[in-house]
Order: sequence, then C-alpha cells, then structure tokens
Amino acid sequence: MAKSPSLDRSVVRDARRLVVKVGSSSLTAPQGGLDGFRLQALATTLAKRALDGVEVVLVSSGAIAAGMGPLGLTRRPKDLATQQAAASAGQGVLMTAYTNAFTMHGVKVGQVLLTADDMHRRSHYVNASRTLERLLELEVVPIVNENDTVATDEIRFGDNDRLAALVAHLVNADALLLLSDVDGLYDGHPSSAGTRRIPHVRTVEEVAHVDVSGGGSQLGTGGMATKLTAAQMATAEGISVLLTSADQMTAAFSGDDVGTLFTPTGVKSPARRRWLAHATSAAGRIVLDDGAVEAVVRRRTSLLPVGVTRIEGRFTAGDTVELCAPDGHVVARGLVGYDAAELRPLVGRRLDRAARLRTEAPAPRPVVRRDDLVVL
Ligand SMILES: Nc1ncnc2c1ncn2[C@@H]1O[C@H](COP(=O)(O)OP(=O)(O)O)[C@@H](O)[C@H]1O
Ligand SMILES: N[C@@H](CCC(=O)OP(=O)(O)O)C(=O)O
Repeated sequence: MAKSPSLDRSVVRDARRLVVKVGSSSLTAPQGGLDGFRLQALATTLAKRALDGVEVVLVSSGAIAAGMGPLGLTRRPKDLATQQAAASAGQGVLMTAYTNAFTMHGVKVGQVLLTADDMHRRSHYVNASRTLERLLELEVVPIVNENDTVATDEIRFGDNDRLAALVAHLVNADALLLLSDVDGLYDGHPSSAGTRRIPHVRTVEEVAHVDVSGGGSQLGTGGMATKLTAAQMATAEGISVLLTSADQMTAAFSGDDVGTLFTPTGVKSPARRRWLAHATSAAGRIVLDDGAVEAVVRRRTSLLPVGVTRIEGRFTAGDTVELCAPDGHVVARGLVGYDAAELRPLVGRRLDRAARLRTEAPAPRPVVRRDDLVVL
C-alpha cells in the first residue's frame, strides 16, 4: 500500500544530492562553545552518506558560538563587530573539528564562505556554483557558512537558513535537510503545553497562522520564521525540505516519520531564473498599470515605459527590481534596463509611431526585457 505523503520521507532517504543545514543550537554545549560529541555524531552520519555515494553539502552555523570560548565571552555577542571577531576566531575552530571528524572516516572536506552579496551578484553566484560542483566532483564535502567577518548589518543573512536554501538552488539539490534543536514545526511554540508537530506542509501559506515568533535557543538566530522562508524558497524550485532535529538525523535517513516535510510547490527552473527569483535583492520597485501586468504576466512580453505608472528607489541599469501590480503586490522581478533618473521622465509616456518619426525619437527600449524577467 502506498504511504500517505505525510509519512513518506523517501525523498530525503533517496536523495543523491543533499544539502544539510545544521544550526548553532545543534552544535553547541549549553554553557557555550562547540559540543565536540554532537559535531562528531553529525560528521559520522554524513560521512557514511558520502561514502555511500550521496553528494552532501553541509551548511554549518556555529562559528560565533565556537569563538566565544577563545575570546572569553559567556554570552552570544549582540553587536556586529564582536560577532565578527567571534566568528573569525570560531570559524577555524569549527573547520578544524569538522576536518578531524570527517577525516576519521576518510572523507575530505572543503570550506566555502559566502556573503549575501555573493548571492546577489550574478558573476559571484555562478562562480560559487562552479566551485561547489568541482568540490562534489572531487568527492569533497563542501562545508558552507556565511562569511561573517565581512558582512555588514545591511547586507547579511545572519541566520544560515536562507543561505542553505540558496545553496540548495546553486547545486540543484534533490532535498534540503534543516537540522535544529527542535524536531519539526509545531502548531505553536513547542514550549507551550499541548502543541503538536506538524508532519507535512504542502504550502508555507497553509501554516501562515502558526506562531513562529517565539525565540529559540540562546545561540540560534533565525528561529522558526527563517526556516519557513527557506522551505518556501526551496520547495518553489522543486526541492523537498525536511525540518527535524540533529538527534533524529539517522531516523530521517531511514525514511521514518520524523520532522516536518515540506513538499515541492513548483518545479526546477533554469539556474538563471532561480537566481533572479530568489538570490537577488531588489534595488527598487516599478508599479505597472493593468495592461502592462496583463502583458508581462500573461503574455510574457517585455515591459515598456508606457506601462509604468510609478517608480520607487534609486536603481541603476542592470539592477534587480520588483514589478508590482497597481495594488502594490509583486508580480515579477527583473533586471532593469534604465537608471531610475533616466526612466522617471518616461513614465507612462506614449509616443505613437507618427510622433516618433516627426521628432525622430527612437523607439523606447524596454524597461525590462522579457528574457530578463521572471514572473512570480
Ligand atoms: N512553531 C514553532 N515550532 C517549532 N519551533 C519554534 C516555533 N516557534 C518558535 N520556535 C523556536 O525555533 C527554534 C529554532 O530556531 P533557532 O534557535 O534559530 O535554531 P537553529 O540554531 O537550529 O537555526 C526552536 O528552538 C524553537 O524554540
Ligand atoms: N554564520 C553564523 C550563523 C549564526 C546562527 O546562529 O545561525 P543559526 O544557528 O543557523 O540560526 C555562525 O556561524 O555563527
């Protein structure tokens, strides 16, 4: 008899290319610092997967927590500069621990540090993808973390959940396993009496009512909210996500009914489309009239200045912008062909052919070319 989708975790069990994200809360001791025992257990399980031929990419938090001990800090620092100092001291500690733990099983590891900016810039994104592919070809387990030491408050992931979803896009993973200190999404804060694990989520909208505002562990950053965003990003691109605790990883690999499974809401799209839809950050918004929304969304045409009613932000040509319907909701994203200052005087201007010939004005170039936009 076929298993119900809520119980069928075979997608994680059978994934040939798997991204695993582990949060600080699953790698640290209650009194702070790295918990070598837990890190070793994680590395042992993942090394076995790798030796079985599964291509594993590990996205690991824990640098800041690991750096607290060497710097004599008893609490996770709150200011960016001290977090960066802790990450700088801790990233080496973290990688040394992983290198030793994986090497015991004959598995090689490589460090990959990425910034949010590396994801936004197309050339960096493509380069990161190439590096990860090569590492996997060489049977190395890439261990990814945010490059905290150069991150700024404005351009930073902070948590690694969304970074993990972007890495899953980058390597075209079959599944994303999010490991935390909690064994799944609960229908309320797990510390509240009577709350229950939600075994299966079809769309993240379906759980929009669930309270995820409650803080998590002392050392984690994103909490449950960023895990839901990550799940939404990955499932939109056809990647199944299982959220569970590090302690239940072995059960997850056996296909047992553990954690919360988020099943795909979309199908895998070309790499450039994935990047445009999820990895870039918008430098501005362009509001369209109804006709332009119809043309862009249904007929998939380029956007011309005549269909624009308002622009917001100080973008320059080549930046990513959001295209919005008259009511403000985002219908597409694209690479804009104009600087904001150049586009502003053209907004809504229609020059018919005769007038254009009279004034010898060239046909206006598209605001966003159809090949440079992705309908959401
Ligand atoms: N509805 C919920 N279901 C499960 N966990 C929740 C929920 N709301 C908040 N949380 C909290 O989210 C925490 C996990 O996030 P976080 O501390 O950032 O972990 P990590 O370090 O693994 O990324 C859990 O410890 C839990 O207390
Ligand atoms: N890059 C940071 C991640 C910070 C963090 O706490 O992330 P997470 O535990 O995934 O919420 C680190 O290595 O400490």
